[in-house]
Amino acid sequence: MNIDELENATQHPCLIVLKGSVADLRTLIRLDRNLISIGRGDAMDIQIPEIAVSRNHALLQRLNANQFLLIDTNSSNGTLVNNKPVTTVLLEDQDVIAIGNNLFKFLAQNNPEQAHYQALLEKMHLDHALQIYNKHYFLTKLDEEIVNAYRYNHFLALLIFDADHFKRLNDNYGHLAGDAVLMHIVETVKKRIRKTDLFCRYGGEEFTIIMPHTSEQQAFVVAETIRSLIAKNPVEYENQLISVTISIGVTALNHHYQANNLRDLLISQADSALYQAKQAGRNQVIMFEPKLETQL
Ligand SMILES: Nc1nc2c(ncn2[C@@H]2O[C@H](COP(=O)(O)OP(=O)(O)OP(=O)(O)O)[C@@H](O)[C@H]2O)c(=O)[nH]1
Repeated sequence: MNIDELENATQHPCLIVLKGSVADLRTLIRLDRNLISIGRGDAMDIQIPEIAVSRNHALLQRLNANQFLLIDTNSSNGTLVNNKPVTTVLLEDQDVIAIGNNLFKFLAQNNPEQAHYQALLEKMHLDHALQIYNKHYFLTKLDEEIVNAYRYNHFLALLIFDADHFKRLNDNYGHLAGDAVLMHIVETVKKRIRKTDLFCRYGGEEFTIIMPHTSEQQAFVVAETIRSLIAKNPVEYENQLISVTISIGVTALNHHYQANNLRDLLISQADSALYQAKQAGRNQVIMFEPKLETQL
């Protein structure tokens, strides 16, 4: 879900995750499709990794823009709505659905509570100073995108970049100038990436971009464009022009890898490439190559 999707979230009924294994993943789940499957299985739309939940537990079927049927698909432990076991039920605004140890609240299209949850969600996921996603959301989404890329055999690229000599820049021009430079970097990047890319602040002056459906070669081209735009466009701050450059590490998911923690692997690969870019003199893009690991 990107920021635009979050803004549109009130136009659909939704499920609020009140409690459970998916709570950390997506607090507000938009019901914007005709059929939405719920269960433990890998291919489920709402996947609940919990043993008390059947692989194929339940189904939400849209009847019209604001009405959904909840159908229990012969689950082992059943589905409850407002504490009563159900097989098929027409959901009403504010109904509470229990599946395994998870509780969801169904909110109809125009329920004002949606805006409240949406605001909470934005707070949880955004870096307030720069108005891009924060590290917590980055880690959550990277896990999710890796699962999607594997399931549908899609490309997935990851960029990590960092402002060069930023300590010196702060020392020379002051922290407020440094903040303005970070905002300039963010604005430049936002104009060059796709809506489906996920741009996050990883920490301080370090950023990440998750690029679904993007090969490492394509990601390299985007990274190079961003690097060059930032290098060529100094920031105007209080009648001074401040030049800044960035170094970028690029990597992509290798579908042959079976590592347990692919998320950490991808991050460490992009980090190694970024480190190489710094070592090689900064203001450059380096693509991760396995042999880089042995040089570190
Ligand atoms: N102005 C400003 N500075 C920040 C912010 N976040 C981190 N910094 C500063 O960024 C600097 C990062 O310094 P280092 O990690 O030493 O890296 P660097 O000076 O950029 O050097 P290289 O990364 O090796 O090119 C530190 O001085 C931080 O205080 C921020 O939000 N605003």
